[in-house]
Amino acid sequence: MQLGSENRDLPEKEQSESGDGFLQEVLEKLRARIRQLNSSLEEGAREVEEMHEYYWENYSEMDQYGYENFDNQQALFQQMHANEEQLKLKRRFRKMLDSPYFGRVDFIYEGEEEAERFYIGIGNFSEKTGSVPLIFDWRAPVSSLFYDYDQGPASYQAPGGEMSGELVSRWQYKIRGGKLIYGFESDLKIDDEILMAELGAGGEVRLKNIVRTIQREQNAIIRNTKDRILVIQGAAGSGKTSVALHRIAYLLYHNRNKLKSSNVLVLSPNSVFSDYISHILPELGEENIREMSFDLFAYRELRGIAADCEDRYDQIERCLADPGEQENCRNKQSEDFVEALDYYALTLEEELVEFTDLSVRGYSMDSGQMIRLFYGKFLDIPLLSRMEAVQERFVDEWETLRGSDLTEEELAGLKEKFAAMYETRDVYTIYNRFLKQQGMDSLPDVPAEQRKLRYEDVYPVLYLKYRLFGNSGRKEIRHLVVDEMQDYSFPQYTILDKLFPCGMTILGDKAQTIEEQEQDVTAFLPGIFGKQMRKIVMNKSYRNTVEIAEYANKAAGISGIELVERHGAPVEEKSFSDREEALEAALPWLAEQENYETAAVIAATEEEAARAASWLKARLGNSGFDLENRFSYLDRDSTVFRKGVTVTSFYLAKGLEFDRVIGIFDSGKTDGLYRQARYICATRALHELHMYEYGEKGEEETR
Ligand SMILES: Nc1ncnc2c1ncn2[C@@H]1O[C@H](COP(=O)(O)OP(=O)(O)OP(=O)(O)O)[C@@H](O)[C@H]1O
Repeated sequence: MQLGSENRDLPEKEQSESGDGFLQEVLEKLRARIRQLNSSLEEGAREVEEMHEYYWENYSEMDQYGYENFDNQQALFQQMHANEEQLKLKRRFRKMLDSPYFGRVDFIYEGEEEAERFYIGIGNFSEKTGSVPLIFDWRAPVSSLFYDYDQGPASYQAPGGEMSGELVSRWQYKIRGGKLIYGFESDLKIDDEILMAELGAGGEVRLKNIVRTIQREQNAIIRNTKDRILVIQGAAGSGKTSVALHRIAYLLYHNRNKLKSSNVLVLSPNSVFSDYISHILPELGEENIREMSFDLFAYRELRGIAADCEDRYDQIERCLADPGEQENCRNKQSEDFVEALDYYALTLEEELVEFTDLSVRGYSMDSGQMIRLFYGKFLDIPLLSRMEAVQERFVDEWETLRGSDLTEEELAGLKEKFAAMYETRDVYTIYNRFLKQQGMDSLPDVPAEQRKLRYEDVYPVLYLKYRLFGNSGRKEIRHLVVDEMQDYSFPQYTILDKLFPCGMTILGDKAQTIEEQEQDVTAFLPGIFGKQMRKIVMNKSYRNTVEIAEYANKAAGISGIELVERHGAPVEEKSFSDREEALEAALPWLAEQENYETAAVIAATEEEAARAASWLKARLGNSGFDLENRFSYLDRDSTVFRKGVTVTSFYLAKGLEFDRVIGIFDSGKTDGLYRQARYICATRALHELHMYEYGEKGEEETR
């Protein structure tokens, strides 16, 4: 069977039952709905214009209390909202004109005799609002039959309970430009071929949506609403990011009233990655969710404690240059370190405060009273915010007794006196004392404007700040997505737990840790999140050809990964005497642009990537390569992912994928972190991988 073939090549039965008649009917009805929407949008725009006109003509005569003005504004907002909703609907229907559905299930409900047909597409479509859908959204309850069952007994969870019956047949369609390319009654073999065709297809630059071929184990994650915190440990290329985004689309669809896209936040590793995934939710008919770099958030929160913080990427570069650095970094991210910090914070309860009697215009509070409040009634308030509560109590009592308010100056003076009962409120100083107590190197004792925190100190200091001052939490966020979970540390998760008391999808791969030792965060996450967390392992890898996946797993000593039987060229491994020679060998692979949509040259460090980029740019430029549109050097400040050639370091290539990858590494550098670099580089390749080494082999290799 040729999946890419035109309709005329299909076997007779499949063509006749492929729904072509239905397709024409749906297309006609879609066009009619779009026409209706167009006229109601025009009407809506006219209404808004008239409301504006009415306002400007009459606003001087509106009632003095503003009621009429308020009513007008409300009506205007409602109309604008209605217009916006219709516009969204129109966009969806236009998209559906291209490909209205991709699947179908014929299902006999228990107790019935005739099968009902359900066509499944990117969104719901019915002839009129409120009438039975002709096409069901892939997220609708009945659509789960398509992903979860083959012919035979089947059931799905409807809002009113479980619906059981028999799945009589299941169909897969490919429709493009409103034309049926194929329609097959599917079975496991056909499903596999369709998946293979999807995986083997080129032409996509950024991450694809996978609605047509969501696999059973992926569907279980996407549709999981039971567990508050879902942690997915998935092999490289197992579809973690894809699944997380489809899960968000699913949650948005099913909790329309409670969850808006603005309530969902993704912690993303960098701006290029955000760009790389940014089209998926709009493609699935949802608005884009918010994204944030945890590091930028932390740096903002630490303003006032330190003027600057080291970038995560500088820390990686430091560890690449000196592997010994990793030990120190790791210690400060450990559970033991946070426990010690917690214990230290407890000892501060006694050490940091000295109470003195206070009086203002004849009213006084003695230290005994303060101590009772401080260590009694207000004990739950974090230490460095607690004195404010005592102060407020003082002010309340004073004002109640006197029946008047304290003056601004008196309040300011009082605030100063209460604050002075702390020996210090400077978190940097307190953290430094802690480091000394632990026998660790302390931070430079300099004023706030000259302080720069090393990356490994950023989150312990932020943790200490929240421990001592408290934090207000991010209540507006109702679902948090953490991608590349292995790159977040124990203190970071402890902070996330405090900031986001909401649902979470946490995903990553311990094998892709940017450290010489792999970090399995799932070992400590249950200790932080408790019983509401569920861990799921995804061991099937979809991205790479068998040749590439086997090469990468062997080099990294990884076993037990299930692969999709998709084959390609063998991995090309070569050694060169120097970097230029290796780059020279890479040139022809980059020059033949017709054979790839995206290609990457990946190095270990930022400096190596920058040097490779300028060398390649000069050489490709000389041969007439379209540098402006098809060549990018990605560094930490880059914001967009583009087609063509990308040159970058392994840690910025994380999460991305390319048709063709050329890894260029110094053969003398083979320790832990460099091994990780090679693994991450190799697993970025979809179809073709070239691993080039240059220079003398390192001592351990030549011995
Ligand atoms: N069910 C599926 N159908 C089609 N393609 C899929 C499916 N699942 C995953 N893929 C493809 O596999 C590739 C890897 O997916 P994705 O980037 O989501 O994986 P990942 O686990 O986040 O990878 P990594 O951790 O290595 O960055 C993508 O090209 C994606 O489209």
